[in-house]
Amino acid sequence: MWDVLKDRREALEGKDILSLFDRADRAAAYSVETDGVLLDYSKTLIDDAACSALVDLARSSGVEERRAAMFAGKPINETEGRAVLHTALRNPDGPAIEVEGEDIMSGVRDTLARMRSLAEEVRSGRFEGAGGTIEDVVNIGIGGSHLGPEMGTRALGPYHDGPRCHFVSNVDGADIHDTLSGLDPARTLVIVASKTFTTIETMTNARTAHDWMAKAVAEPGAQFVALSSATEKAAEFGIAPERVFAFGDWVGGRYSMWGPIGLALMIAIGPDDFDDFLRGGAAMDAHFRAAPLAGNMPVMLALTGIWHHQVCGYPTRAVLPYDQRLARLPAYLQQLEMESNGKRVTMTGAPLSTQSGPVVWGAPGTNGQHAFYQLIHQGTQIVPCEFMVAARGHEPDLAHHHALLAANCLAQSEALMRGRGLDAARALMAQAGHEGEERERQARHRVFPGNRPSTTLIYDLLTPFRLGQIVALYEHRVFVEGVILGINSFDQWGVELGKELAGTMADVLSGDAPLDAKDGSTRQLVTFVQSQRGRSAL
Ligand SMILES: O=P(O)(O)OC[C@H]1O[C@H](O)[C@H](O)[C@@H](O)[C@@H]1O
Repeated sequence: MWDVLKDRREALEGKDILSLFDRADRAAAYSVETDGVLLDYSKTLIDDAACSALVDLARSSGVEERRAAMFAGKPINETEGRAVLHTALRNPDGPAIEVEGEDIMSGVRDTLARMRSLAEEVRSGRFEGAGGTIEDVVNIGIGGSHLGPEMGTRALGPYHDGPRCHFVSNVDGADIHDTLSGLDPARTLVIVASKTFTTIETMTNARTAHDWMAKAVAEPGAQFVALSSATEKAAEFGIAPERVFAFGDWVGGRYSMWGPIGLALMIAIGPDDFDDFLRGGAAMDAHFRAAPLAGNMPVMLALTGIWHHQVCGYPTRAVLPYDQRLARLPAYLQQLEMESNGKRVTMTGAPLSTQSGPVVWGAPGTNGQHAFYQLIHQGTQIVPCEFMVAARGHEPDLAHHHALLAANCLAQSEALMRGRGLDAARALMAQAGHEGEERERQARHRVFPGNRPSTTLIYDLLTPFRLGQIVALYEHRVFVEGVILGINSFDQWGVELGKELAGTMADVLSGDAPLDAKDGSTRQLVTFVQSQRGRSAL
C-alpha cells in the first residue's frame, strides 16, 4: 500500500492544489460534516486516486476491526494488557461493557453521580472550607492529569460560573508558590489528580499544598480531593474515601479528562454543561463507529496526517486554533499525539518501517501570524496547517473582532494554497517604484511558493458539546494513525528512563551519590549547580 501511495505522490509532483478545484464539487467531496462540525481537507494535494489509496490503507491496516475491539473493551493496549475504554466515560447510559468479565458501566455511572454531587455542593456553597464557601480550586496534577482539565476550563470560559480554578503541574516550586500566594487556604479546595498517585511532581506539590493549608486550617485533609486509580495510596495520603474518585486502568492518562480527572472542569462549568461536553464526545464516537471510512471525520483527518507525514515526508504539523480560549489545545494535543504515537517499534516489538507520528506544535491565531507564519509561508520546510475556527464568538458586542478573526483564518489557508508568483511580485515592486535589478531583488523576497496544504475545522460556536466533539475527534485520529503504523498508542514507555535517572541525579546533586560514573558533560553541569548552591548558602 505504501508503494502505491508513494507512486501517487510522485505522480502529483508539480501539480497545484488549486488546480484540483477544477473539479467543481471538490470542496464538498473533500469534506466531512457531522453534528454541526465541518472538516474541510480539500486544500491538500490529495486527489481521487490518492484518496482511495489512503482509504484502502486504513481498511487493510485493520482500522475497522481494531475500532470494534476498542469499543468492545478488548485489551488492545497490549504492552500493558489493558482495555482502552475512555469512550465508556462519555457514554454513561450506554450498554454494559465487560472488562475481565465484569461490567464497568455501573461504576462509571456511580462515580459520575458522586462527582456531580460534590461539584454541586462546592458550587452552591454547601461544601465549606474552614473559613466558609470555596472560592478557589487548585488542581494539582501533570500530563494527562493536568492538560485536559486546564485546556477545557480555559476553552469554556464563557460557561465558567463556579469558583476560580487554578492548575499546578510543574515540580518547579515557582508554580505552586505563585499559584497559592494570594489564596485563602481556609476557602480553597485542593484536587490531587494522579492516576498512579506516585508521580513525583504531583506528590511533591500535594505535600507542599498540604503543609500550606495545615498552617491555617485544623483539618487540611477535609479540603483535599483525590482523583486516582490508586485509591489505597490516596487513603495513605489522608484523603477520606468519600472524597476519592476512582477510575479504572482502562482509562489512559491522556484520555482521562472525561471522568474524575475532569472534576475541576465540572466544578468550573457545572455538571449540566459537563454532561454536554460528554455528549459531544459521545456524538463523535457514534459517528466514528458508524460512518464509512471515506466519510468518517477522524479517519479522514488521520489519513490527511498520514499523507503529509508518512508519504510526503513533512516532519511536523501545526495546530492553529483561531480561538484565544483554545490557547492550551496545542499543548494538550502534543501529549495526546506525541505520547501516543511517538514510538519506534510496532505492537510486536519490530522496528517501525515508517516514521513515528509527527512533531505537533501550534499557537492560536492571529497571534501566530505575527510570529512563526513567516516560516510557514516562505520557509523551505512545508508545515501542514490544521486551522480551526468558530463561525461566531461568545461576545455579541464584539462581533467585529470575531469577523476579523474568522477572516484571518480563512485568508491564511487561501494564502498558503495560492501563494504569490514572481510576476505578481515584480508588478508589486514596479508599483512601488523599483526598477531593474533592484526590482528583481526585492521581488524575489516577496514570492510565496504557495501550494502549501491545510485543513480547516469549522463550527458555529465553541460550546461544551463542540469541545467534546473536537477532543474526541483528535483522540480517534490518533487511534487511526496508530493502527495504520502498527503502534500501541496507549502506552508511554519513553517517559520512564528520564524519570529513573532523575531519581539518582537528585542524590548526585546533593552529594549523596558518586559523580565519577557520569559523563564529562553531566559532571560539569553537576559541579556548576553544586558550586552555585554552595555560594548561596554562604
Ligand atoms: O496521572 P499520573 O499517574 O500522575 O501521571 C501523569 C503523567 O505522567 C506520566 O509520566 C505519563 O507520561 C503521562 O501519560 C501521565 O499522564
